Amino acid sequence: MKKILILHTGGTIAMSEDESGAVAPGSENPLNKFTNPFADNLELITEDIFNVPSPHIGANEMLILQKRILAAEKDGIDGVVITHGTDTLEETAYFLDLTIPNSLAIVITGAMRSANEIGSDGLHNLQTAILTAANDQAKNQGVLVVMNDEIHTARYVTKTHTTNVATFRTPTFGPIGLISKDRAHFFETLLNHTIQPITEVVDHVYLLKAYAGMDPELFSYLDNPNTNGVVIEALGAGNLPPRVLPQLQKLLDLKIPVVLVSRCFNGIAQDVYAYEGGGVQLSEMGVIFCHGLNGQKARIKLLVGLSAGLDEEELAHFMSNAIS
Ligand SMILES: NC(=O)C[C@H](N)C(=O)O
Repeated sequence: MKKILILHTGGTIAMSEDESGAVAPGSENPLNKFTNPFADNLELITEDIFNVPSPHIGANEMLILQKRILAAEKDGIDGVVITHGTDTLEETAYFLDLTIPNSLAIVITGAMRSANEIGSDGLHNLQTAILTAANDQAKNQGVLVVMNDEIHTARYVTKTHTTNVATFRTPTFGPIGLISKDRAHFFETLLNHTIQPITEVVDHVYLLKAYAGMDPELFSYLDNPNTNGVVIEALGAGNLPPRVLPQLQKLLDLKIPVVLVSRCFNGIAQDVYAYEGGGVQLSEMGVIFCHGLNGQKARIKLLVGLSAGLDEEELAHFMSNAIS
């Protein structure tokens, strides 16, 4: 019989609505009402590792989860299901994806409606996440995100809607599988990538978003020896307003890695434009182009690369190669 470890971390899936419609964690976790529908085939082991909304989760909590999963693998667990708030779910999923070897199935899920709301999606998502984690094809796919009967990769999925149950989407590539009435179906496989087996995490890794007429003063806080790295969500194919270039140069002079992604929802940042502030100039200045990730995911990747102690060249390679 396969053993599936369920790690609850909190989020809307573990919350309820009061008479006024406000949603918050209660004295009892509603997920504890879940009874194993697959008792003939699967042993479920459940732990409340945290019970927090996902905006309270940061790299330290992600590292605790990573260590728990690595220990579970040694204990012969076949698959892990994590329940998590949806706001930062994609960041935790990608952190685990980058830091845990692929041998065991790891699936993260959550809910958009709390336990006592009409049409609550929590228990359904939990059940389908368990079905997915128990499927042999879930192994070697990296960490998976299962929500609303779709299977997405941690690498490319993102939360796209504030309230809709169909919020998790993979913009450029689409989901890699679906859940039907009683099973998970996979129709794509993921290219494997290098894992960074980190045991601690660095802090002071920042994310900035570019905008028309971006104010250079934003960079002045970053210009200090504590800053370990910066990701910028740049304009279009990967361009910045010329007025921020002197401040950007200061960060690069301090040898702070600066990684660029696009603020566009779809596509890949590239050094295409040769005008002032265009990608060609940014690339010549030493900005690292990160291909195909969104800003929050690129920040997690940079944090992992820095935590692994990669040197300048290794970090540039790690950040710029989509499958490294
Ligand atoms: N749907 C959710 O889970 C949102 C909630 N604010 C959280 O991330 O904890």
